[in-house]
Amino acid sequence: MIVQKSHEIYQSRQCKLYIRSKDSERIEIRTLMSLVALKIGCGDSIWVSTDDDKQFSAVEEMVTFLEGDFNLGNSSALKEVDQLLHENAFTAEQIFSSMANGLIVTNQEDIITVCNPAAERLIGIPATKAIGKRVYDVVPNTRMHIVNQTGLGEIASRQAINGAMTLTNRTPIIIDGEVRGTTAIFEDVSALEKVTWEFYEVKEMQERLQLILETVQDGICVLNKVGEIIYANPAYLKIVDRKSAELIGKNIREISPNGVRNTVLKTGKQQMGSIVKKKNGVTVVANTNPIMVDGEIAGVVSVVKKITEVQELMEKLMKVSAKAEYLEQELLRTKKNNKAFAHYIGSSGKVVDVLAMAVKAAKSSATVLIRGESGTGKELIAEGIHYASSRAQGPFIRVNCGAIPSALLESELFGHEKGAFTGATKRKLGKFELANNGTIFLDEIGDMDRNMQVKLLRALQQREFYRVGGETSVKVNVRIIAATNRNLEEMLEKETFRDDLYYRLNVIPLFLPPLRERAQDIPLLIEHFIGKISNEMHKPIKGITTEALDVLVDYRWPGNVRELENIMERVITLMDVEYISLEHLPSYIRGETVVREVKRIEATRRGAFDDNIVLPWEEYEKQIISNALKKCGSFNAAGKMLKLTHKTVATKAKKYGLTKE
Ligand SMILES: Nc1ncnc2c1ncn2[C@@H]1O[C@H](COP(=O)(O)OP(=O)(O)OP(=O)(O)O)[C@@H](O)[C@H]1O
Repeated sequence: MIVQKSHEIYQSRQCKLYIRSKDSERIEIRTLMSLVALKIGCGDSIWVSTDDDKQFSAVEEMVTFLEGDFNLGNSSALKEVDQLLHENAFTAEQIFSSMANGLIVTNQEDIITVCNPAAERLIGIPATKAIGKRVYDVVPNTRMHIVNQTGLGEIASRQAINGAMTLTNRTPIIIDGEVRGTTAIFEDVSALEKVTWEFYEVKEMQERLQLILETVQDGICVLNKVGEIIYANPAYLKIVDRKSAELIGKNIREISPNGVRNTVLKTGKQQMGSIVKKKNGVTVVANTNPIMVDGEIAGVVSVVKKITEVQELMEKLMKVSAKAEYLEQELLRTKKNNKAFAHYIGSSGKVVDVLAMAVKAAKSSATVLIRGESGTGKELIAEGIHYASSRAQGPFIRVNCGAIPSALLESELFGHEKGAFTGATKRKLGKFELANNGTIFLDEIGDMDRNMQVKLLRALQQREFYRVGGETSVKVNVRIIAATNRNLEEMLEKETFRDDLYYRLNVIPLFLPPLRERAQDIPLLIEHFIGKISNEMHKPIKGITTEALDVLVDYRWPGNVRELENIMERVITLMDVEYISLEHLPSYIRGETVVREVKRIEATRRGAFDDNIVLPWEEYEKQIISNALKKCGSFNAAGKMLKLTHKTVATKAKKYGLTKE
């Protein structure tokens, strides 16, 4: 009746009337559906309005109508119609509300007249707010207004609404051949899209894994929970020399009941590094793991590698780790000066001779035997020869033959095979192999026992050797430098050193002078060590006083340069002034100087001239005058003997406090 009345007013006055409840947008009264959607109950207030100010009487007419009794002719028939309409409207309303899909209906002017709860959720706006609005102002990406214009429906088009993906059917409402509005039904397919996406991802992952399994070098075999082989990759088939069809479907409990895989299937415990001999005779290392799903054994996967490959890898690894060890040693071995002998300090004649000889030795590849007391720099010279030689790019490997127990020396020099002796758990390369294309420095060679001397001699003569426990000989290209502080010649006589080895080593002998024989190098060495040590310790030491230097030059240095270096280190560590002076020196060094001074005075008193002691001229003069006076008893006679005038003798005697007696 209200819709009917509104139509009448529109036709007679051309005036659109709107109605709204307390919370809703206003809607035009002319459609029954939108009126029902307002859900106006008995006793609610409603507002009637129009856009045209001049038509206020039309509003009044409608209000009067609404406030009136709706008194129409055949009231019972009308009541029935009303009841029917009411029921139908509510039935439709309930159907819309219970639809899982969103539903929006628009009229000819694209204004929303129906918006069910599923559509409300999708667009995020309550129906009361959406109804009465233009659809394109409320629904993102809508095409309902286009369908309204064209009258052509659109089926299953994808439409994104507020982050959800929908499949939308848009259908025009055609009455009497005219488009009167549009319905849109939205099906939210976001969950489905997600599942589809996940499915694609899983599929892609599966393909990738398949590709990996097919291309890896390791053999992979998978069993299901009852022990049937369900997969074997090409590498596995190659290792065991079988075809896929021969294996797939076979049950491990039957074909290998005592094998590792069956054990893992039974126990659920992984077994790593098992050595397994396959039926075709190939030995493999197998890592076998249970596949656990929800705490239950769902199968077994076994990864195998041919043992020969593992051995090859181990060998490579050993070589690399031995090389790394060597490089580490080299790195620690100070930042090397390019000038090979620059670290060997000295300018005395003996040092110059030694260096000239060492430079010549570096030019050849002959064996060098360096001799000299402990601490004279034998290792420095050996290093110098290596770095000045054509092998400078190769390794320099030092072996202290005296420090290694003779039982271990052979394996240290020549290496050993796995299992050569208890504890030889892997193959080890010896120093000779590490020194390949470089130099090996056999320090303290005089301390090597005779048994080992024989083995070394054999290696030197044949230029090849066997690793301990090895059966194939190893050839290397190594230059040998040996050194000792022992008296080898004496050892030859006592037969503690083999003469054949001695001659083999003593091709170029080099004798390093002890420090006491090159005392003039001491100031140079002190300067060198002050610079080096103070730099290392970050201490600003400027030098040494003359008295302290004199004492150090006078000392006899039984420990040679090593002792000097140690003393400088000790002194610099303990001092906290800029100059090293007498009191910083160890008392035993100062003590020795005092003892010498006493000896000198005593010798002078005895009238003895010591070749090793050079004194000031006056000391000798005093001694000569004193001797002459003792012998002759008078200035005159002494003068004649010394070919001096008696006056000169008397003046000098007075100067030195000597008397005629
Ligand atoms: N002429 C030198 N110039 C500088 N430093 C030297 C000199 N001689 C020896 N040294 C230093 O003295 C220390 C001992 O030298 P090195 O180890 O070469 O002696 P060595 O003769 O091989 O001793 P050993 O017989 O005890 O093995 C090293 O720190 C070395 O740098």
